[in-house]
Amino acid sequence: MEALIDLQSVCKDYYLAGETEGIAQWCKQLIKPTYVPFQALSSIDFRVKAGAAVGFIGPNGAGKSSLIKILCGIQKPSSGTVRVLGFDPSRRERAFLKQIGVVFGHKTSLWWDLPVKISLNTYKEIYNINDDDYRTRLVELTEALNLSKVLHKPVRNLSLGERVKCELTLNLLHAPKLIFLDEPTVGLDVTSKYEIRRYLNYKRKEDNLSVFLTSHDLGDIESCCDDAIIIDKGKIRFDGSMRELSANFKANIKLTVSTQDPAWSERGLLEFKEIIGRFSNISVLNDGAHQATYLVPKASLSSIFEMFREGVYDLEVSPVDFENNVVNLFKTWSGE
Ligand SMILES: Nc1ncnc2c1ncn2[C@@H]1O[C@H](COP(=O)(O)OP(=O)(O)OP(=O)(O)O)[C@@H](O)[C@H]1O
Repeated sequence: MEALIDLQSVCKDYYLAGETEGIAQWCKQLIKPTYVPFQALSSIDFRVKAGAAVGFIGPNGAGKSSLIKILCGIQKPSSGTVRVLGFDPSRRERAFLKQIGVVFGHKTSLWWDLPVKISLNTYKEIYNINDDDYRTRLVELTEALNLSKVLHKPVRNLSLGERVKCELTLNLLHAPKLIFLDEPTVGLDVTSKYEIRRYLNYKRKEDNLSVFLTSHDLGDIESCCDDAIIIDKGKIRFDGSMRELSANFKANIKLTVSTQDPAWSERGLLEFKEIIGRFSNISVLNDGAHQATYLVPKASLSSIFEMFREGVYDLEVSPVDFENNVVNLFKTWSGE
């Protein structure tokens, strides 16, 4: 069976104007510009199957938006082959565009000065959605995302959360097979995030909607995705299931340290921090004056316990949450 998304050796180079120093160089650059290539994506390979929900994770500047733009045909790769739903996205064929939805959390496709409903009605015509489907889907989306009071307001008057939910509505009205979401919940309150996550999960179950989601809020990925792809500096570092990723993380635990004697608290903790600083494989999660938290490989735990006097410190061991594990991965890679 053909994969929903199939990428082979995809690279993306951007060309940046050469740096100039002084007015002479600046004038020269103006007349005869020179460009320096910068590789944002380096030989990306992966496949995604139909019905999957993939969380695309990476630090700032890792290449996530560049890849999403390639996948939905907004920009072309410099080399490599891209197939999405069997199409070459860069050709922007109508049959391809009718099967995808694209939401960029910090951009809008809605008409800024007009009521939301006008944009939705226009999309209905563009996508040739029949009256019954349009009505049914709109009622469902409006109820699920709590939008009944906002459809008649001009977009410029909407709150951020309302706008993003309207954006999602717009991109689901034509019942796409695959939706790309680039930072859909950035700046949203917990309720709006919850509504979006819940609706995406519902659509996955109900209509086998495939989801390709990038978010710095790892709660979105944990709530909606079965698979994860991690990218760093334009290279894929992990491609597998969320279960495999979490299994990798089980090798670490969280160690919370405080001193038992409040009078000695700060000095005692400083002593602890100084000693634990000698372990190279331990990351600091929280460096408080009265309590510190570390991410520690389980294998190092016993040597840590041996080094500290019993009865002086409170050492609490607990599982590390997903977000702290991912932060730790990024930290490790940034040091490579
Ligand atoms: N049009 C462009 N011209 C030059 N460089 C670009 C262009 N677009 C992106 N880049 C660079 O490519 C790299 C990847 O950018 P991209 O926007 O894909 O990252 P990202 O992972 O989406 O980051 P963020 O999480 O901050 O949104 C960055 O270093 C960025 O500066």
